[in-house]
Amino acid sequence: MSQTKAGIQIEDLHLSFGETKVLEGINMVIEPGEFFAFLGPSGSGKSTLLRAIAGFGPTPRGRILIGGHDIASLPPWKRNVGMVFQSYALWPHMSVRRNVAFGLEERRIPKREIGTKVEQALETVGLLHLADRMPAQLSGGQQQRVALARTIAIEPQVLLLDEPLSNLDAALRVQMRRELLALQRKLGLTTIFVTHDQEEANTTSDRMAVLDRGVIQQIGTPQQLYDYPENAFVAGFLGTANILKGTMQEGTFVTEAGQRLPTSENVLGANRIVLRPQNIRLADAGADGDIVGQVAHREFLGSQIRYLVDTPDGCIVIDMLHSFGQPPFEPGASISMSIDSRTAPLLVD
Ligand SMILES: Nc1ncnc2c1ncn2[C@@H]1O[C@H](COP(=O)(O)OP(=O)(O)OP(=O)(O)O)[C@@H](O)[C@H]1O
Repeated sequence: MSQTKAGIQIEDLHLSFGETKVLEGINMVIEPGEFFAFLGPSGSGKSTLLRAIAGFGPTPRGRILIGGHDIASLPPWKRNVGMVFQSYALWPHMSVRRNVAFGLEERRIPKREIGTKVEQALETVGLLHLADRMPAQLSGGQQQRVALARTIAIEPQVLLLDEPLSNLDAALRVQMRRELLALQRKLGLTTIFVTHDQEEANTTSDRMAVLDRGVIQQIGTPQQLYDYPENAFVAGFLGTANILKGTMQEGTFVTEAGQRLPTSENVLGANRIVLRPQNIRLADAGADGDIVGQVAHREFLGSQIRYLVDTPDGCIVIDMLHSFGQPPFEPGASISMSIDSRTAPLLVD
């Protein structure tokens, strides 16, 4: 396959359905060959943004450039993008081979080239041996691979994936996301993956954009977003976060209940601190700690134990690695908690 890598630039994009604003002031640069995820809750505008890149839906305001060319005025079939949908959208009455050939025929590719391109695409997704089956004779994962083969056969510059794994069961989803990433790496195709599943975004993407209510909240690598969230939404959406309110006083974060927490940064105007459950250490009451509390609830999760602890600043979730044979803290126990200041980012609302 001979796709050329192309980056994507989106500049000040706004989109409305009638009076309803769905996307506001979207700016981003996706590098050539990057695996990029749009992550956000249901209704945040991920699919609308992906569809706007593909050329579907209402015409947005702003610019969309692929490989440096403004494609905003081009119809979908001239944009050189390939899109895979959640539903796969295979033709049920056509064989796998015919399904993959269909898009090439529509693009008026010479007949003698179609056979080779179809076989190459099916070979790439490991399905050449099933070329003559009908879609109904395939598993969900295999149908998804046919949908992928059909898309890469047209040799797009950009691959757009709209929740492509959500119809698969949990185990297959994990396997398919690895396959998808391996395929993307092999082809080097600039790829955007829409998902509301943070684990899926974390495990596949080089970088991601977190959206909420049509606005980009933050862009970065999965680790950057987890370790250095810029606001409470990103902190809470990526994993579990205890977010305590308070103020900075002489280089220390003082919570609303007056507990003093160490910080490694002195952010002007910071009024929240993010404590990840695994970054809080628990000890018996009386030990030197930053917060005091009482165990309200305990859940044994196997590799770790999750505690819900009542503190003067409300309930805090803490995860401790389970060490073999070690008795856990009992509900009702008074405990002290200490925080490694390097792991507690500050937020400004
Ligand atoms: N055709 C439409 N007409 C009117 N409003 C729409 C239309 N399509 C989407 N919307 C609205 O636009 C907003 C964004 O929808 P979108 O499908 O992009 O969200 P999403 O983040 O992809 O959500 P999901 O994960 O549920 O697919 C929602 O509030 C939705 O109701």
